[in-house]
Amino acid sequence: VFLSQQNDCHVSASTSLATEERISVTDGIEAGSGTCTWEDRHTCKEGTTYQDSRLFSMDVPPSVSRKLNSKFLAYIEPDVSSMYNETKGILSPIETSFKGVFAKFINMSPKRVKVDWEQTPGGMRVFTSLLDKFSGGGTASFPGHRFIVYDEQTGEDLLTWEIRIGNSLYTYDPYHGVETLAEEMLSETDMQLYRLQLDNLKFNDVYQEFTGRQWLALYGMKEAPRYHMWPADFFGQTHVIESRETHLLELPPSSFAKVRTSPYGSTVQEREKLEKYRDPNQKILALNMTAVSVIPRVFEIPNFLSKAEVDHILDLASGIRLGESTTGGNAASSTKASGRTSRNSWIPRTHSTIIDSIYRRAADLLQIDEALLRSRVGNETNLLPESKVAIAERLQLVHYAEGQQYTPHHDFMIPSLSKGQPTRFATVLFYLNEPEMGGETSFPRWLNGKEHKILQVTPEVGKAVLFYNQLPDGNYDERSLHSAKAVLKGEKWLTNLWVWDPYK
Ligand SMILES: O=C(O)CCC(=O)C(=O)O
Ligand SMILES: [Fe+2]
Repeated sequence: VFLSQQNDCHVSASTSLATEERISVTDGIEAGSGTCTWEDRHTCKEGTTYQDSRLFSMDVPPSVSRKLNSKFLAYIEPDVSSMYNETKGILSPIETSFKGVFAKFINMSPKRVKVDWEQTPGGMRVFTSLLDKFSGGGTASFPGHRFIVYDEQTGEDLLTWEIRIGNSLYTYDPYHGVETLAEEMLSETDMQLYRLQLDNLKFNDVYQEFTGRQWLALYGMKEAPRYHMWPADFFGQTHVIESRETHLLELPPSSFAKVRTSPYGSTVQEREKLEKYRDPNQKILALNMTAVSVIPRVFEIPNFLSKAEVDHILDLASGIRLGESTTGGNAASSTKASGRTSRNSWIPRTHSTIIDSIYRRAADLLQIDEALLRSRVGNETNLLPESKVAIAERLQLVHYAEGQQYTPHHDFMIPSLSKGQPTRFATVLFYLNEPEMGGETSFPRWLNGKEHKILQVTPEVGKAVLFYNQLPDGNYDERSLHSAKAVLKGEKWLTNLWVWDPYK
């Protein structure tokens, strides 16, 4: 049966976050009455919805929640033994020797400040972020790294942060958390922003105590992801995903393959024309997705793209001039990527019916309505009333020559104070070739119970990798840190898709 988003009970209405107590934390997992499991999602009792099994109800004291909800569904990492289907307590969590952290910078002053990375004490300074008043920013960093905060206008140095193991939160607060002091100095609107950040830090204390992780998002503004997240309960867990977008076996003539589709997706006629190039032996495409990591959630999907589809993208690549890669980011933090030596370009979904078809298959993979991955007309779907803009980016096409790499980074960014706090939610990588040596995608902060090595995923033609940059509770996943290892021999071609939450 083709899984369609509209009919499924797993579509989580997480907009009313934690308004009711649905789960209680006892010794183990006690599913609340309003929930059903992923396996039973098609037969959920009336009035129940699928909810991630790792969400637990956390009390937020009134001093922190102010007028917001006093209940929060927090993500708790599974026990490592359960990641191997072993009895609880047999294995203990192993961290790799990689000590990099995400450093979130928080400006709790009414001035715009800049942040420089100081390469050596007193030495070269490299600009990293511009922080608006009462706003955040951030970057992947290492313990011992030093960052200098300075006044944007006067250039006066204000503070130095030294990154410490296990700490991701770095604040510049001229009022030292004393509300009465801030009240004397700030206007009423600025005071509201100051309180927002102050409450967020207090929320972090509660969250960290409850989950063992720091809260990198913004409490009261960032809610749980509204889109489906596949469970990864144990290594090797598989999900079979069915898609009507079967493999193209043969490439249509280039005149046809070049026809652009509209921003609203391909037409029925355009799609019909593609049918005769598809694999006649596939009625439905069954994609086998396997969990290769539980923390963070990383999945491999072999043969996601057919050879013909890979060729279509590579053909395209030969006609595009790739530019020097930059890291994405909000205007405030966008810089030329120092850790990134690859070259890249962008392919819009409208490029061809074939690319449109790949987006539809990706929508099935993610269990997100394909209409959300493009512009929409009228009320085509009621899932995202706030916006008609695609939640997916154009495909990023990346080329790594021998020696090139992309050092460890996160795909999420700290949003400005904008409503809904949109940022990247899921990343799907598609490998287009196989370097002779090197070029693996690595996850150096994964947690497991058996090995000290970092997780490495080897490129294979047509294979896709899905990972989430956010946790089921809306926090950013620090452990989604990843890198492209240097290509040691040969070259590497990759394309990837980024999907945002809650909108872009
Ligand atoms: O090339 C890879 O394996 C990963 C690429 C990546 O992480 C990115 O482009 O953000
Ligand atoms: Fe990335």
